[in-house]
Formats: sequence, structure tokens, C-alpha cells
Amino acid sequence: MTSVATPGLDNAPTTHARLLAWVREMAELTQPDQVVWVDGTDEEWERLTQRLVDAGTFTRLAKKPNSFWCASDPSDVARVEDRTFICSVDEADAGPTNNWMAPDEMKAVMTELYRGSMRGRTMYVIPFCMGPVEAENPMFGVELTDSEYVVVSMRVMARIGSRILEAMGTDRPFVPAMHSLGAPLADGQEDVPWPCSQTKYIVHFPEERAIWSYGSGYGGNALLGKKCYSLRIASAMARDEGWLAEHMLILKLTSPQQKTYYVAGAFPSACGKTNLAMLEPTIPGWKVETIGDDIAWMRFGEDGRLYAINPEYGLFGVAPGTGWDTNPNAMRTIDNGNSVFTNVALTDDGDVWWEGMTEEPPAHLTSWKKQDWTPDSDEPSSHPNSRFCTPITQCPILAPEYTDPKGVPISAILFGGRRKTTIPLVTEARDWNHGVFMGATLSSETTAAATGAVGVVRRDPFAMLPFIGYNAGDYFGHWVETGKMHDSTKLPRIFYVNWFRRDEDGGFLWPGFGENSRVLKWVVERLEGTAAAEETAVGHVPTADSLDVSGLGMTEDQVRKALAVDKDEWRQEIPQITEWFEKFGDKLPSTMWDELEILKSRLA
Ligand SMILES: Nc1nc2c(ncn2[C@@H]2O[C@H](COP(=O)(O)OP(=O)(O)OP(=O)(O)O)[C@@H](O)[C@H]2O)c(=O)[nH]1
Ligand SMILES: O=C([O-])CC(=O)C(=O)O
Ligand SMILES: [Mn+2]
Repeated sequence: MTSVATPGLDNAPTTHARLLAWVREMAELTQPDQVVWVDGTDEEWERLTQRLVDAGTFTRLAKKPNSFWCASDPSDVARVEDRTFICSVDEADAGPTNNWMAPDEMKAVMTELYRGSMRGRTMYVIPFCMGPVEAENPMFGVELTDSEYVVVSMRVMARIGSRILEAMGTDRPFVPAMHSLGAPLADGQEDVPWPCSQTKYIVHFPEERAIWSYGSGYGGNALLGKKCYSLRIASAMARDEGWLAEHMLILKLTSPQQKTYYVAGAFPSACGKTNLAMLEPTIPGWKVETIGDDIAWMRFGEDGRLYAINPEYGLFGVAPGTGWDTNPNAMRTIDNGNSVFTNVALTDDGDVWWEGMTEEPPAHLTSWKKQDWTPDSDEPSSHPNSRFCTPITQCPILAPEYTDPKGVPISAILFGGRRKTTIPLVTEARDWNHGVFMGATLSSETTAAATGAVGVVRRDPFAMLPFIGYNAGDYFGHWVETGKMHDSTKLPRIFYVNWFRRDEDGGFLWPGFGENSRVLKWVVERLEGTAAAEETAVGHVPTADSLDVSGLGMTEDQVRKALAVDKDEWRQEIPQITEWFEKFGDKLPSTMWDELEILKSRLA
């Protein structure tokens, strides 16, 4: 018992001993004014969103029901990869792609940061479950946070509240996910609309399956069920337990013959997952339905097929570029309301706007920096990593099986990046190991989804570079082993796509968005054995007439350029891939070197 009782600490709505002990320990450390157990009700949402409005954090939108505009501190706008740590016991288990510090050392540093860090604030206890709570082994977590913005966003992004706490019973395992803004308030000190700290730590203890986050209120740094749990911690669980936790969209595709296929796709942050997951096909007779837009957890079923679930409950999508022309289903989803928009622009009549929503910008806006904005302004109205946070259940093309704990059987996996050159529109891997090689060498230009330079080509293996919770060499090995352990005729086929290749004038060679359905059609026809392909040095590429470009208005030359395998360009990749692989020393599966030799000899 604390000498001065903290309201909410002694009358908890659970008898889960480990949870109670942890909440008490963290409350004593961070010293909030009170502890509130989040129940997930509409009344609670009303109370918290109103509180955020009163604090100047949220502006209620007149034009969208139950929706809010929010601008973050300009320094807290994206994931901070240089402040993200994998604190495995052994440094080698973090590998060359992660930041590392010894767990004890990190805990000592962060304990001092957390000491008193919630003073003047409320500690919210958010019980949550990633994936359906009806699953055989529900994947529980509990986030402690002093941010109302986090509570409200978590309610959109995950299954949370009393029903989850109840399902946790008295002793079910859960991932403790500790979060503090690092902005305590002294007596009488006035709050700011977006409290955060200049000191940031996003930390994972993979053996303990625990998360400690400090200093940021934004997205993947603070909504700990998402990247921290469902990718970094879950990837470590998946390695130990023989499954896959991946940065992938999941979509359901129905052909004109009414046959259904489930496709997963791994593209780096801000490289097209949400858009592909919600695609409106431009070719007649084809239908796409959404299952997930960011994360896939995949396990093998008794029938030997790979089944995927979407552990999330909402969409945290990139706003700029989202419009009625490019992603009408996202527009319909947010029009249903119940959404939070962060770092977009506010219109004078109480709606949101961002670059790419409409061709003509409004004459006047309030920018994400809360400044007057007109089309003559020098800076964009919205931050390039501005986001909509909206319930997935509002998506008009949501596939009903998205809640099925069993998941959906995946027929094809797409890897993709953002590359101006070199990478063809679509390439099919020769086999699983070649597909793993494609994933392991995936490259992409950096985007605004993380702080740092934008547009720099880097290796982003499996689109998981910032999300692999252990040694990436071991992760490649896990993929190779996964192929070995299962019936190769039932494994998903692997493809490598690039929507972002440019012509000499810098324009996109491929129109993208809804037209990507033509690539999905070719993928399905490859699965069915009906589409032709040319065997090139880098894999199977569509022949000029096997890709359906009817009515697209592209010249033959443009199609040829989008599909081209330029051996000179590819030869330039070899030293980069070699250098990349050398990082992993003997952790790199030898099959990856074998694949590189095959590529070299085919390019010779
Ligand atoms: N040219 C082109 N741009 C695209 C295409 N698909 C998506 N984009 C743009 O790329 C940006 C990111 O797309 P998203 O679908 O939000 O990317 P994401 O992979 O979901 O990103 P995260 O949510 O950060 O993981 C947006 O500005 C889109 O408009 C495409 O096919 N062609
Ligand atoms: O995590 C975030 O902040 C947003 C996101 O989806 C990503 O960066 O991939
Ligand atoms: Mn997305």
C-alpha cells in the first residue's frame, strides 16, 4: 500500500495478480494523480475526446460525425528508428540491423526517466487483444499510458476494454506495454496540446516479451499494440513457435470465374499496403475485399497451407495521396466518421484536407502547423506522414472472414518496394528460396514514415527492417526453414512488385492504384498456370501480351520499360547485396549466398 492512496489503484476491476502487481509497480514509479482502467465504452470515448477538445489537442470536425483533427508537436511526427532498441540478453540476438543495449542497463536508464514522469496526469490501463479474442490462444497485451490520445487511438486500432480484461481472467499471459509521454506537470503548470519529451526511447525486451516506450505520443512509437507488439515482439514469438509475424496487407481477390484467392503483401512503410488492400479493380469482373492493411500473423494449418489473420482492428493510414481517384474505399471508410486525423490540414468549414485528396486545393486551410495556408504557400498543408485513424469495420469492402480466428489461406505473397529504376513491375520467384532471396534483398527509397532522410535507397528486408525483433540473419533462416518444413506445393508463391518505376522524365511508368488489379490478375493466372512468363536473370516476368493492359492507354514501349530487366542496372545491385549479406556473418543462411551466385551467373 502506498501511504497516500492513488485513486484507482486499490479498486481495480480485476484480480489478475501479475497485472495488478505490475500496474502498482509502474504507478509507484511514475506517480500519476490517478489510475483509470479503460473499459472501451462509448461513454468513455465521449469523455476522453471531449477532454482532448478542452485541452486544445483535438478539434471536433463539423463535417464528419464523431471525428477529430489533431496536430502533433512538429518534432513528434513519425517513428524514430534511431531511438528504437531491441534489448535482447545477448547482443548478437539483436543483430546488425537493430540498436541494442543490455536489458539491465536500459532498464536503469528508463527507470530514472519514468520516475515521476506521470505526475499531474492520469495513468490509463488499456487491456487489449491483438486478433480475435475468440482465438484458441488470444494474444493479450496491456498498455499503460498517460496519453488520452493514445487511449482513444488504441480503441480504434485494437480490441480493448472490459471484455478483454474479463477474458484475461486471473492468470492469462499478456505483453506488458509501458508508455509515458515523459511530460509530467508540476502543480498548477498548464499543459500543452501535444505533450512529449525531446528524449525518446522505443524499447523491446524480446525474451521477457515486454515493451517500454518513452517520450513520443505518435503512432508506431506510442500505440504499442501495433509495430512494437504485433511485429517486433511477435516476430520473436513467431521464431520460437514456428509461425510468421509480418508487415503485410491481406486481401481477398475474386476472379470473374468466382474463384477466391487470398494474397498477402509486404511493402515498406508508405509504399502502398493500405492502397492495395482497399483496391478498386479497373478490370471487369474482378473483386477485391480487405482483410488487413499493415500486419499479418501467419500459421500453418493442418492442411499444410499458410493461414493469415489481421491482428488489428483499425486502419492507421497515410493521408497524403489518399483521394477519390486513388483510394475511394479509404475515403468511404473515413466518411463514416469515428476517426482521428493527425497532422493533416483543417478546412474552414470543419473538414480535413491533404495533398492528393482533391485536384484543386481549397482556397484557405489551417495547416498541420496551425498556420494559415493557401495554395501559394511554400510548404504542403499536411505533413507527408499525416495519418487517418479509422475503424476497419467501417471499410465498405471489408471481407467478413477478417474476424475468423483461423485466418485465410494465402496463395501468393507479394514483396514490393519503392524504386525509380531496376525493379520490374512484377517478377515471380522461381521457388521458395528464390522468393526468400527477393525478400532478404528487398530495397526501397526511404519515406516520411520514419524520421530521417527521405528518398534514399536502402535494403528493407521483407519490409521489416525496422520491425524484426531479433537478428535479421536468423529471421532469413526462419523463412528458409519454414519453406523446408512444409509441403512445397502448398506454400504461397512469391512475387516481387514495383509500382514506382520512373521514365526518363521522372513520371511513373505504371499508373498504379486500381490498375494494380492487372498485376493481381497476372499473379492469379500464374497460380492457375494460364499466364505466360519470360524467364529472366531475376525471375519470371510477364511476356508483353500476358499482362492485361487493354484500355490502359499505355504505349507498347511504356509497358516494355515497366517490365524490363536491365542487366546493367542489376549488376550494380550485386556489390550492394554482397555488402548487405556480409553484415550477417555466419547468421546468414548459406542458401542466400547460393541464390546470389545464381543471380550473378545469370547476369554474366
Ligand atoms: N504512384 C503510386 N503511388 C502509390 C500507389 N499505391 C500507393 N501509393 C502512394 O504511396 C503512399 C503510401 O501508400 P500507403 O498505401 O498508405 O502505404 P502503406 O504501405 O500502407 O504505408 P504504412 O501505413 O506507412 O505502412 C500514398 O501517398 C499513396 O498514395 C501506387 O500504386 N502508385
Ligand atoms: O507505425 C507508424 O507510425 C505508422 C506506420 O504504419 C508505419 O510507419 O509503418
Ligand atoms: Mn498503411
